[in-house]
Amino acid sequence: MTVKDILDAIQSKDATSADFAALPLPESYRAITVHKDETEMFAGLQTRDKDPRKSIHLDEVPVPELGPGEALVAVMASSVNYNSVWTSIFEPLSTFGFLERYGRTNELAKRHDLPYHIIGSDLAGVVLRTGPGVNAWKPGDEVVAHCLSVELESSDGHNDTMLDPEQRIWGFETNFGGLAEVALVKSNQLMPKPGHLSWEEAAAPGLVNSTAYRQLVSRNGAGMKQGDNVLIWGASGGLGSYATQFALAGGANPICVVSSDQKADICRSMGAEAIIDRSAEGYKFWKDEQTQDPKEWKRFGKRIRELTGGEDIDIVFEHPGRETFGASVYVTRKGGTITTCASTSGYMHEYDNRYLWMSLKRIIGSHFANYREAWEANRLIAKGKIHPTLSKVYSLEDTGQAAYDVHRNLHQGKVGVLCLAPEEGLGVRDEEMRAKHIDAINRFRNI
Ligand SMILES: C/C=C/C(=O)SCCNC(=O)CCNC(=O)[C@H](O)C(C)(C)COP(=O)(O)OP(=O)(O)OC[C@H]1O[C@@H](n2cnc3c(N)ncnc32)[C@H](O)[C@@H]1OP(=O)(O)O
Ligand SMILES: NC(=O)C1=CN([C@@H]2O[C@H](COP(=O)(O)OP(=O)(O)OC[C@H]3O[C@@H](n4cnc5c(N)ncnc54)[C@H](OP(=O)(O)O)[C@@H]3O)[C@@H](O)[C@H]2O)C=CC1
Repeated sequence: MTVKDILDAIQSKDATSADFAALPLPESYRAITVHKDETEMFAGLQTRDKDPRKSIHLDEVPVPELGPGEALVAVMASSVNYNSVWTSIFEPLSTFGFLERYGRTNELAKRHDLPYHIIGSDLAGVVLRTGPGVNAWKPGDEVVAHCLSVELESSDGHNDTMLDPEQRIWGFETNFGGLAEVALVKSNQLMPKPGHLSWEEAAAPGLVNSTAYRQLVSRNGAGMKQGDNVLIWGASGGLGSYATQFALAGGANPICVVSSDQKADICRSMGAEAIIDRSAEGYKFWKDEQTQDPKEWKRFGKRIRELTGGEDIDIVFEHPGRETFGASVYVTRKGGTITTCASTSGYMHEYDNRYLWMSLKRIIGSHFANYREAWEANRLIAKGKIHPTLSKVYSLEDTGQAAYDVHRNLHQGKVGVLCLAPEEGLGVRDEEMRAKHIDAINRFRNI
């Protein structure tokens, strides 16, 4: 039995759940990995010069043992997230430390502590096997998976599963991720694949869409409301392209920050009107490595007021971090919210606290999404309210190049990866709904 037989079953129109259940599992499969004995390979290099093409490997690996409450999924497509970039450059720390720590928690978790890390935190595919105790899913189900892995044994996480002390991001802090032909997930990560999307389109939104949903829309994040002015950094990027859609769909007013004409055009085509090209306008929030320039914060704030008719920002959707955080705090209105989920340009932030406390602003830390938020974010995709922002699609072999593109900010929206899917465009089950949304689905393609 090989993965080829699995693919044949998926592509045959008449394979039943029983047929999938009867398929023997392959012994091994192809997976994108980083290697534990290479974690020092970029020592001494600047972040920018660490090249994911050198650390990312395509290996043949054994199929992991399936545990209770888990599922093995045949992965048709996945996508590149920035967390895979972090893993591949071993920053801010090597993810093997996470696997070792997880491995120490119990016998079954030991499976994750291996000399290779199979990365990737998105997938669209077909359930192959479910472990004991799984009733909601069966072999043959077409699914996407969100990336929240929790144990739920502590009451800390019972109200909001992101607060579980054993909260991990699948494919980043666990092994057996989605950039592979087969993946191992907890069955409660599974959600129905939206029928109007191809495999690669369905695999694109998961992580970033759920994160943007919690960070911006959910009451656990900024709790955006109609009419809010929302400043969105990287508005055509992975997170930003969903934040922009949520702002527009929710009756808010996105102020989109991008770094090129082309990206400005993409934001316009999504329906945004207020756009700031940070490259063309040349903002330099830092005079040097240690000193910020409040005059530049003010120039940025003035530009925002021009675009909003004199209003300031209700919510900043933050993720660039050190480079922009001082400006983000400054341009927020009295009582407004800065919600942050990342620090791409550096995690030691500096801002003038007088502008925070005197103007009663709030900073909210946000990370991925709880089970329910991830489900609701996927539901919005399935209903055609929010659309994938897939631009380019790579083969599994070229994942290193795909991660390089994301690391060097050469991409738009989301970058997809075909795993078992032999070509793009497969897996669509609802052509009628697709036809209704085809322009929005293709908005980011091949640009
Ligand atoms: C969905 C996608 C998301 C993304 O893309 S996010 C971007 C990518 N992710 C990242 O960049 C994050 C990577 N992760 C990290 O950098 C680290 O992961 C953290 C900095 C978040 C945490 O580091 P750690 O080493 O796990 O935590 P500690 O708190 O520094 O060390 C743990 C030890 O410190 C003890 N401790 C914790 N809190 C306290 C306290 N308040 N007072 C005293 N001790 C404390 C613990 O118990 C434990 O101890 P013991 O090592 O002995 O087990
Ligand atoms: N905590 C969580 O749950 C999550 C955290 N993340 C983290 O969020 C960050 C962004 O992820 P994602 O959106 O997928 O990445 P992308 O690279 O797809 O998009 C980020 C965008 O931010 C803009 N940007 C990058 N650097 C700067 C800078 N120095 N100043 C201003 N703008 C900048 C760029 O847009 P432009 O050049 O057009 O301005 C870029 O396109 C990553 O660090 C990632 O790890 C992501 C998802 C979930």
